[in-house]
Amino acid sequence: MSAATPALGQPGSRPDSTEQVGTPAAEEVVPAPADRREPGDVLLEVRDLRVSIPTAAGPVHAADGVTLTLRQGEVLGVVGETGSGKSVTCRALLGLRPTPRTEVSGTVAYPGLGVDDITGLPPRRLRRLWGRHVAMIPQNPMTSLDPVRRIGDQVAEALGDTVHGAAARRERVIELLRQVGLPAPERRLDAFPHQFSGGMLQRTLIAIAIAQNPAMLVADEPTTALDVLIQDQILGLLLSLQRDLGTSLVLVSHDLSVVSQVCDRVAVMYAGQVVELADTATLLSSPRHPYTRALIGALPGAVARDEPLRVIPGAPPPLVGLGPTCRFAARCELHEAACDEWPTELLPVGAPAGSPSPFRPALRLVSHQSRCRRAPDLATADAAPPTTPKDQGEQR
Ligand SMILES: Nc1ncnc2c1ncn2[C@@H]1O[C@H](COP(=O)(O)OP(=O)(O)OP(=O)(O)O)[C@@H](O)[C@H]1O
Repeated sequence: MSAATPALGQPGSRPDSTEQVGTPAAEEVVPAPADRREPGDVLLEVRDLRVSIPTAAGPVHAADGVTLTLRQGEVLGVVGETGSGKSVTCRALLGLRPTPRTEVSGTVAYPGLGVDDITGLPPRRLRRLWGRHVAMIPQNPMTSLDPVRRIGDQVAEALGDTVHGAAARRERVIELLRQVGLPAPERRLDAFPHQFSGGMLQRTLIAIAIAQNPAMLVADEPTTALDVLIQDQILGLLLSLQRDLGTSLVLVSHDLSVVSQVCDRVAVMYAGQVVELADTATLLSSPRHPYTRALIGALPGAVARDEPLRVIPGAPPPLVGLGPTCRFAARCELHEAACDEWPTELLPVGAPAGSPSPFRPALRLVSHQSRCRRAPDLATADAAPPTTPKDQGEQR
């Protein structure tokens, strides 16, 4: 987002990549009221999402056939190395595209809100969804607020028409700022962004995102720009708000240890594709894609204290002109010649569809899925999980 761009979630927000082309869909975005949410119902359904960004080197396929669902009240982690397509994919969930000429296909629908496919909708229609029903917490709090407008005004704008009357709006802004842990919020209303620390700015952006109690929050690396101590506080805040408000959360991170501590399910992305999708405990204890195994092996807890951290050798391929076969092949320990003939597809492995979440029994989860041809061969015992989310319930 640019320096003068309000965070997505405000009715008037215009993030730098929201300008869209395409034919407006016939239907209006008229979501159902938030109080009709039922925990465990499908909120978001993404089918074969493809996002191609035209560049001089050819179209960059930043999302290439992404299919996933998000339940009401669920926390889904999206994890992968830099450039794997996490941000582009997650922004597409809100109808955002990186450039006006970017092509988007597939469907992104919100059955839980009564909203059909949003991929063809222009910003003026998407704006009815933003803030009220879905909101985004951006990567960099330092550049996401308008530097010349007071904090109180920016949070008040995010209320839209949900609160009427100057006094009531002021009260609600104070309440929101208190809810996100800003000390003495009544004294902060007249402050400008440059008077806030990074952590305070991120708290403000979270207040803006939750102002209308949306059904879904997308948090794109919400702690990356902050120092380590503050990172934990912000993550803890996000999760306690998610739990208290019953919001669904998509948490984007390159850090599997962060994601594995707080998410119900994890989608692992590699080179524009989801290569593995599973509930967190299953993913950590029996990963069925060699890339996931490599990510787990690279976690700090996977090696003894005096050993150097493991890295995944090689680098992801550029996302231009890739074929249908495995994109991880060049870096894969288990690669064999037959993999080069096998078009990959995200297929069920392991537990049957509908396994209950170990952390939230109300959530019926889709099956464990992997794109690896050798998924059935990956012995569970090979992958000793370096961390377990056993304390997840208490942490949240
Ligand atoms: N505006 C753009 N123009 C051209 N290519 C782009 C643009 N935005 C993103 N890309 C490309 O799309 C691919 C996916 O980018 P994306 O930002 O989604 O990755 P990511 O996994 O979120 O990475 P990071 O963790 O670094 O944010 C990358 O190859 C990136 O270079």
